[in-house]
Amino acid sequence: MTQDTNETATLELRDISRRFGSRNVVDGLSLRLHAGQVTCLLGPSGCGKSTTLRIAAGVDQQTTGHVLINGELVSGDGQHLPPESRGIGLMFQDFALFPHLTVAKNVGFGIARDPNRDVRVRELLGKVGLEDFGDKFPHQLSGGEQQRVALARALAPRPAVMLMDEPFSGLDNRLRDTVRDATLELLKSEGTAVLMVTHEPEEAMRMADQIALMRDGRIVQSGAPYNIYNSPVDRRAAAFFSDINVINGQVHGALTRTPFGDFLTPGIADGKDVEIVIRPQHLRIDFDRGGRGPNPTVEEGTPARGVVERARFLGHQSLVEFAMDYDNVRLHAVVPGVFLPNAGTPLWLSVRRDRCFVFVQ
Ligand SMILES: Nc1ncnc2c1ncn2[C@@H]1O[C@H](COP(=O)(O)OP(=O)(O)OP(=O)(O)O)[C@@H](O)[C@H]1O
Repeated sequence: MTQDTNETATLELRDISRRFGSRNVVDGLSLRLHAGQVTCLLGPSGCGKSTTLRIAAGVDQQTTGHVLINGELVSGDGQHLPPESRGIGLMFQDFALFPHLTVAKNVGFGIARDPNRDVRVRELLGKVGLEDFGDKFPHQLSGGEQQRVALARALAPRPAVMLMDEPFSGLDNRLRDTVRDATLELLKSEGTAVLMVTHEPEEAMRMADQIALMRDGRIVQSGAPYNIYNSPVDRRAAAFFSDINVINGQVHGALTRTPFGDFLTPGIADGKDVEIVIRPQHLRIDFDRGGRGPNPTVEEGTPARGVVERARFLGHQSLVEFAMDYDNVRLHAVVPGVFLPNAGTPLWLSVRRDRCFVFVQ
């Protein structure tokens, strides 16, 4: 976590489990959210993200554990406040607006008795770039505009916590990036604590201050996107964010042999099998000069020779697949721009040691 854990969290999930039948679909999950911070629950389908969000919202109830908002218990120990009494905003994939109400009335719906309602509605419509849309009806709006109205409506009562489940998945790709950016800007300007569910790593990296990576009902790693991407806890965490290369090896005397020379693998017992994981974009390609490659360096170890098996053009980058000279290892590299060597071309690969992850199997 990036924040001081002594500070009262805006939303705290404390050791939450949710059992369906004999299975814990959420299993001892704890999470703390702070004002102005966007946390993404990220993970594969079925890992328990939506169930966690529903428990935070109060539309589902945990089997064990506690939910606190601003330090106050809202669910647990026999208590269970309904969603409307929790001071939360909700936004789901299906963000249905009221079709018979104008945009302004939709946004003002949750603050009907607020004397400053009209000012607040105007302020929010301005913030989502729809100041002239107040008198329109939902069916006169595009999908992206409707999404922005739904966001304004959810934020109108100034909820301490905003809970969002795949809020952009109904939008087409072209719209999604702009709507995401506008949403993020608005959430930040309102200072709300946000918990957002997504199964898309790129979306989480784009939106989150903190990513909580889930698997089988548990958070396996949480932290800033940069840290999660660059220091994954295991091979599966690394593979969730990009395609990866895996080199299998065995530790002998604190060293593991690889195509790139011996890797220092201290602290791992002799004879242990390890996986060395390299992201394809971290492999550097050099030309073969009469059977020789670049010189070894401390940073990168020994370059490894391989022969191109296949090269594919992917638009803004190319994917080159290699059969390495070493031990039938196959590696693939992603290089920016158009670089499409012919099959059979010998080339040299290097990788910075600090870009490689070593995991005990
Ligand atoms: N009411 C229920 N009764 C029984 N099983 C349920 C119920 N709700 C969810 N589940 C199961 O719990 C697991 C977690 O579901 P959940 O919707 O939380 O996953 P998710 O990570 O949000 O997945 P997705 O990204 O596909 O929405 C799934 O296997 C699902 O089938």
